[in-house]
Amino acid sequence: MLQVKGLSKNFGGVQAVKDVTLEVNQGEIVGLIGPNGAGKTTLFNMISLFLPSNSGQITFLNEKIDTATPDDVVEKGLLRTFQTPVGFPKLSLLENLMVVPPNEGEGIFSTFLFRKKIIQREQEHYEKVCGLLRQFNLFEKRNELAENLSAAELKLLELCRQLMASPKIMLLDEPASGVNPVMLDKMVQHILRLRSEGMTFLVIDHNLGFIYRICDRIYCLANGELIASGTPEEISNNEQVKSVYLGAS
Ligand SMILES: Nc1ncnc2c1ncn2[C@@H]1O[C@H](COP(=O)(O)OP(=O)(O)OP(=O)(O)O)[C@@H](O)[C@H]1O
Repeated sequence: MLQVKGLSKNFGGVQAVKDVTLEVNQGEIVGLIGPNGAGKTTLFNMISLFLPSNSGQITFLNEKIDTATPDDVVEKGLLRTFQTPVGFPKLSLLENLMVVPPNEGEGIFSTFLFRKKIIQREQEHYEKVCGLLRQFNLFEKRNELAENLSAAELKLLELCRQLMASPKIMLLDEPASGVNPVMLDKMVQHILRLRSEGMTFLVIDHNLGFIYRICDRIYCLANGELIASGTPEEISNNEQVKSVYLGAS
């Protein structure tokens, strides 16, 4: 579904990502781990087209997307979350999810010309929002301001926001950070449920226990380079991974 081939990125003298090749197949949950500064976020930023690469290719659904814009890839179904959830803190959960992307919505004339159609579309949108809030156990809080949510609930709201755009693959940037153990179990269940419904994931996280629980395969980066890939069992037993990531030798 997603192929990255020979991707590199320099920031001045710093080579943040060096010749990285990886792939994510339909229906997989793939992890991306590595110590601080390994290049994980830079790689995510390039895959989601927030950052141009210096060399390499990105293919999504058999189409090269290297020269696309972030909006183009969202439209194709590639969405990402951020370490710090974005969204609108001063709006309620319902309002956060009712906000439509810039390529949707209606102009002033179409509001008069296609009134019935627009009302119907808004109703469908509202039902989708309520359905998602129920799935993620946030419905009771639908009228709360987003700024009053816990860190874990904010991560769930961020997932809902991305799901509103009906993604085919989701790139999750540290979904477990700041999430307490009880909520982490719920996060695991939500991700596994979404996968059972057909979603594909590429996930960065520093919480290895979480990564091992949810991932089918894992890539490990260090100093911008891929140093290992394999199943959770293979990665957890890999000596090179232990030495760079866990500081053991
Ligand atoms: N905009 C930038 N300008 C200059 N250097 C950068 C920039 N972004 C990242 N870097 C450098 O690139 C390297 C990789 O950083 P990156 O944030 O991708 O690592 P990471 O694996 O995501 O780290 P962390 O787990 O701490 O978030 C680091 O040396 C970082 O200092």
